[in-house]
Amino acid sequence: MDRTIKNNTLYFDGCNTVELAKKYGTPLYVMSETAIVEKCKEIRDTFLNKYEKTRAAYASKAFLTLSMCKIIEREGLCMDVVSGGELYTAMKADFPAEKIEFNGNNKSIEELQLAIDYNIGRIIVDGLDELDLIEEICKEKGKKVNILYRVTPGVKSDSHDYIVTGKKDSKFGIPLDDEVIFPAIEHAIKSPYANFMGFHFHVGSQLHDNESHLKALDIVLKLIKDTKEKYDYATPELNIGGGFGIKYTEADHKKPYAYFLDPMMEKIEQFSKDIGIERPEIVIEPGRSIVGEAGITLYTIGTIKDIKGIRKYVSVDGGMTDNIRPALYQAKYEGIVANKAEEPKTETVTICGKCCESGDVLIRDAQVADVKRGDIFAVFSTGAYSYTMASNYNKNPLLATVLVKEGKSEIIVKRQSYEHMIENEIIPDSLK
Ligand SMILES: Cc1ncc(COP(=O)(O)O)c(C=O)c1O
Ligand SMILES: N[C@@H](CCCC[NH3+])C(=O)O
Repeated sequence: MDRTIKNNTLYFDGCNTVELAKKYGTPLYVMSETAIVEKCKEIRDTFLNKYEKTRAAYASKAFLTLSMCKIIEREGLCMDVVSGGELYTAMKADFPAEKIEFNGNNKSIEELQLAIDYNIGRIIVDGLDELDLIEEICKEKGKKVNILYRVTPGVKSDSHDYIVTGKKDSKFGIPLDDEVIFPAIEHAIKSPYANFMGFHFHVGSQLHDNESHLKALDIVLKLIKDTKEKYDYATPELNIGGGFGIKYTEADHKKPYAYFLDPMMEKIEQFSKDIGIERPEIVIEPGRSIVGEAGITLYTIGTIKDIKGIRKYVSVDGGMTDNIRPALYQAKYEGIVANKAEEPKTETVTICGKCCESGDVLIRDAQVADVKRGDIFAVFSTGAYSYTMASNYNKNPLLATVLVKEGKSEIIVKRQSYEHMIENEIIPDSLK
């Protein structure tokens, strides 16, 4: 367990969190290298090493820094990027190009050019005209790229509406209507500029049930069969996305990777035998499940407002700018007063941020020890989609990030300064 309690204090991956807050300041993201490595090991042990012809591409949108690229490379995973910026970060960390896969529903020409110039491993084509753009670029550059089609299998998944992606009414993926998908497949098979590797689907995020993965798989396996029958073309790869849920609160019953992947692999093996094709290489794209529980955020408690008989608001020095998820998805978190970790939780309070928004609430009705100004509050499971979704709202600077491992800490992202925040701003002559 990366979180332990000693001498009334919360420790994370062997580091005293109160000391971390003192040394690096708050608010502060703290990422446990041990926890990230353990998740990568689970993926290797229960998927990559268990089944041959498999890859895992870390969905870097969950948490991406240069150091994270180094960890992912060292742990033997590939990388999924969804923008020129994510691709650039991977390139700057010398992440091997052939291990990069590029997703996204509206890649720009410049982003596609960057990807093709860097000779990345796969482009996941997400819309009908994207292959035309890729072909134009490849023609000009005399290149050929590996592509997959992201399809929308039309299944619903049990998560917040903003993070489900596999239903038909979605901006992501190519719909599976015959008159749409088959001409697209024919185009890809015949393209002189693309190696058509197969299909990709991703049903949604933060899932604790394998039902939608399995339903989507059935639909896409049928597409593989149709492609084989219609064009005598066996697609060599299948990307089944990510979406594996984590534990934010006691209410989340998270499952191991094997719970999702074993039944899917069994289905795919059987299907391949049945239709007489070599089993395609299977790719997964986990993001949140690798980093989510590996991160905590440390805050200093400031103003406390007790509205008798109504609610006690405990304000921290960060909020929706460093974690938008409660405001955006009504996401639930748990936390603890890090310097009073063994004290009885006698109070019910609402932990809120410092932004000028009533919705800037991190945890509603948290059970906490008797809190005072200056205490350190730790919010758990903030490793995914906090840092990467942060903003400068109210001109709050972006946080520093510290990587911890077995009692040692190293800064991997410096705190943004006020000066850094305005460095791209210009006062035109007309206003001087
Ligand atoms: C295409 C694709 N792959 C992978 C992911 C990663 O999902 P998660 O972080 O839930 O594993 C997402 C995000 O939901 C996605 O859209
Ligand atoms: N940003 C989302 C997940 C990403 C969905 C991407 N398709 C979250 O914080 O839960």
